Amino acid sequence: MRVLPALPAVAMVTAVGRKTVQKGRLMDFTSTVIIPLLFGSLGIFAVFRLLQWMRMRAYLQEAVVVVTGATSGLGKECAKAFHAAGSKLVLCGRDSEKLKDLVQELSTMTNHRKNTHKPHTVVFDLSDTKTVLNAAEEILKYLGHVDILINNAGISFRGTIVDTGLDVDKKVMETNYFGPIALTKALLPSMIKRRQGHIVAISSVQGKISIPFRSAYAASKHATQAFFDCLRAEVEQYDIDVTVVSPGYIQTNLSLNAVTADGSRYGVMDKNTAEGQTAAEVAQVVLNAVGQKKKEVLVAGLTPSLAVYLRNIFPRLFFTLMATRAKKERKAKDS
Ligand SMILES: NC(=O)C1=CN([C@@H]2O[C@H](COP(=O)(O)OP(=O)(O)OC[C@H]3O[C@@H](n4cnc5c(N)ncnc54)[C@H](OP(=O)(O)O)[C@@H]3O)[C@@H](O)[C@H]2O)C=CC1
Ligand SMILES: CCCCCCCCCCCCCCCC(=O)OCC(=O)COP(=O)(O)O
Repeated sequence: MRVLPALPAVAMVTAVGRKTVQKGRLMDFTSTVIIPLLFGSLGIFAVFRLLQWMRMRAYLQEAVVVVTGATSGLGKECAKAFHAAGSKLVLCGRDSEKLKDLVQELSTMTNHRKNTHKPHTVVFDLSDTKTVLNAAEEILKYLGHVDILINNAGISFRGTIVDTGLDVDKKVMETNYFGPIALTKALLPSMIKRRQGHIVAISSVQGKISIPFRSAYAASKHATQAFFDCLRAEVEQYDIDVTVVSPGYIQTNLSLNAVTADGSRYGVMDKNTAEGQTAAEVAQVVLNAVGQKKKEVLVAGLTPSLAVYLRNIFPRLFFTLMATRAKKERKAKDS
């Protein structure tokens, strides 16, 4: 009976002992299983990333890369990024003087660890299908094949649908959609024959959502997204990759060069464009996306990214926001 009062104390000591044993076992388990597993996984991940990086570098080094719209903005920065990675560039544009200046600029970019190449230049207008086809022929004749085609060139648009002539819609579609798909189709058979190639389409957040007063531009970018999504599915069987890049605002001349309802140049540097990401940053994303053979990338700030989700998850709310935006912009213009 005297033992009874001592029981809780014994139980407590036993529980403490059991807890200590459990804690000890847990520590043993942590030090013998969890920590090695964690470090092992981190090590494997680091090796995997390193191998991925090395494979990407090898892929870009010596690759024949065609960049359209290389005379300015994102195209120019892509040219610099791929040149620095050791790719053999074909720089495309409408202005041969600007292309020559770029070749000169690239020649001053030295990379002691990389073998860099003097780019080839091709002058053509994407809105003229004949010149596009001639350019593709010239590229294949001169370089034999194309590894990576970056369909970057494009123009934007500002205007109300009701005031815009069909010729303006056609001009934007010719430049942003028919030109790039003509070039792609012209180079595709040679890629299929080699069972190797990578086609990149620089689309836009506006290939996923439509905002008011950008009808022709948003339509051309939606068409781009759709075409290259179809292409990706069709050419995977030939080991050809397709990457669609959808940037938000980038600090380039895009808004300055935009066409308006009557076909004239908009000539305004928009606030959103001026405050966007730098073209060099986006070019680096393009380079990595190509190196990692990504199927698509959205490169945008928080609001445009949220807008894409909102459009898909709560379309009615998105449409209301766009209608409000349209009314506000119209009022601001009228006043
Ligand atoms: N800036 C932005 O905010 C965003 C841009 N984008 C996309 O990025 C891409 C590059 O535009 P960005 O660098 O911003 O704009 P820029 O105006 O700086 O560059 C556009 C390039 O396209 C070329 N181009 C235009 N029309 C034609 C044509 N008919 N034939 C051949 N080349 C042509 C221009 O050549 P030229 O020098 O002769 O005019 C120029 O090199 C475009 O597809 C654009 O839609 C996507 C999302 C956002
Ligand atoms: C839950 C909160 C949701 C917040 C979302 C609200 C929606 C607000 C609308 C935002 C519109 C973003 C548009 C982005 C457009 C864009 O990034 O376009 C890139 C371009 O191609 C630029 O070309 P442009 O000629 O239009 O300058």
